Amino acid sequence: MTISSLLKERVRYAPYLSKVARAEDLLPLFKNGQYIGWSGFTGVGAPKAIPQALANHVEANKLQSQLQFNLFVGASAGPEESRWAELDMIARRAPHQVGKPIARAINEGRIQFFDKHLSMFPQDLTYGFYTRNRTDGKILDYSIIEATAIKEDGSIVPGPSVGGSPEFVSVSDKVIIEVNTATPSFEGLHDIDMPENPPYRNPYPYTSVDHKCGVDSIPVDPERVVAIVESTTRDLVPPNTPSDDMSRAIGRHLVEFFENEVRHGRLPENLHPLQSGIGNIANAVIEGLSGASFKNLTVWTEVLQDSFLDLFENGSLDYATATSIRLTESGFERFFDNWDNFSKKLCLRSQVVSNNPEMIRRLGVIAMNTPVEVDIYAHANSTNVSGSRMLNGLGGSADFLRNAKLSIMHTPAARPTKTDPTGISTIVPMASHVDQTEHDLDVVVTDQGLADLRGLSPRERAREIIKNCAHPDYEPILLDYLERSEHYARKNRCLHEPHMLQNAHKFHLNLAEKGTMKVDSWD
Ligand SMILES: CC(=O)SCCNC(=O)CCNC(=O)[C@H](O)C(C)(C)COP(=O)(O)OP(=O)(O)OC[C@H]1O[C@@H](n2cnc3c(N)ncnc32)[C@H](O)[C@@H]1OP(=O)(O)O
Repeated sequence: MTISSLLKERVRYAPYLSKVARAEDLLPLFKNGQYIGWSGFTGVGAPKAIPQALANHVEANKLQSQLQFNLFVGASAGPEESRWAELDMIARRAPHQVGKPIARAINEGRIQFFDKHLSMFPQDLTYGFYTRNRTDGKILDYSIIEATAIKEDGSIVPGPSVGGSPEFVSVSDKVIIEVNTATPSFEGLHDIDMPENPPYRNPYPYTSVDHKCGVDSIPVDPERVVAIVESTTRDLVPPNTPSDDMSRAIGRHLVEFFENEVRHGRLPENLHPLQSGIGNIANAVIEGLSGASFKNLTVWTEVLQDSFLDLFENGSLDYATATSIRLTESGFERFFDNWDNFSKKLCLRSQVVSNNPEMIRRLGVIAMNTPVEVDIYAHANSTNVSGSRMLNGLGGSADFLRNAKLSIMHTPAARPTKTDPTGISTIVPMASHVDQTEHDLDVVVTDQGLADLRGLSPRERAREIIKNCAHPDYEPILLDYLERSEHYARKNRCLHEPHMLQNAHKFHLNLAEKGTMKVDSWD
């Protein structure tokens, strides 16, 4: 087949040119029940051509739920995985996904989804934990990895994310590389550590965010590469919701908190390396920081969103490292227009390193993530609405929040329902599902204010959270719950973390029955 000049330019290992194929030609390789790894993390850097060709094939031949895969991606992939979900092509999925079709399929029980800390997922896969029922000794049948270039030794230069690709490649029977010629090459931006298994694993040597010690591409045995496919579709990240009064208020409270920490000598003037989670709130909080007076900031995180570009551009951010740069179309344009500047200040690592607990603790990272809800004692739910409905997954939130120097959760105090503009309180009596525990969180912040929980007992914490963070519509209801719980607990000598178990989830029950968490009475 004819090979485009762009593809020839990007593939610098000549033997691969004889393996160039069209995505459609590879369809016979894929069989029902296979275990597949995709590159990609938070919607960028995932393969596109082969997943689309497979989806077209399933749709055209009405193979829905007959051609299904066990699909592993470092975190969420792009719109292709939504299409796979709609066509019932995913039997099993881990560890983090985003998009209504895939969440719907999980919540309808059509996809067996499991959630694992992002730092642990790739290594557990390499241990064979998730494929222990296979009888052929294989782990992954195929990895489909998007590259933006191939080096002279056949190694893969990823695009805007590294994610779990190094581990996927290392345990894949066969590898297919999609070379994306529509996106500029990201060569020079990566610092990759290849997997090393315990008990003789060396410590990651990084002692600052800009420290680089890995390789700049993913090594692969060329014998295992069965095809090279040109991909001409760019990543498409939807625009972020602009910040509003609510998210700006959260940002303001956090900036005040950081300034106070600096004044008291608990943080240096340039703070500590920052981690910021995914989503609209996280994006807006970083936007808030860009308006503050902090200089020489550094970032050790998993995902960089558009707002980090502002920090770079106004000179407050010295260096950022992540496993993914999830930029919108205009963000990528800004990024490539200033490539010379940004590329010196940025490095992409694998997710086992960006989310590594030892690194997060060593660097004293300040972690900031958005929960679904937090309870009065500071247990947080990041994943399951009303204890059952999966949103996106745990992601790296617990990797960071368990190990950070300062563990912060930021959230609106209330969210709207169809019938009540403040129908959901994000502060609840008892979390309906727990991802982060009271032992992990230092600070909870909402648009209403900030609760500094360090060193407080559970009952002190509860008052701090209710007083500072709860929406005024819920503050009296939560205080009433706490006081009644204390009353019962005092009698029964269980005052450490008092609850009325029969009412602990009454907010959630009320929401299901009446469309609001505003409980009228506890009896
Ligand atoms: C890849 C990574 O791991 S990044 C590192 C951090 N990762 C995580 O923290 C993973 C878990 N967190 C998340 O998935 C997100 O932060 C979320 C979903 C909790 C919040 O996301 P945001 O974009 O900031 O908030 P947003 O207000 O847009 O909420 C997203 C959706 O969740 C829904 N949601 C959030 N909280 C609740 C709640 N308490 N009850 C009902 N629905 C809720 C919202 O209604 C919204 O639904 P919609 O898309 O249908 O409108």
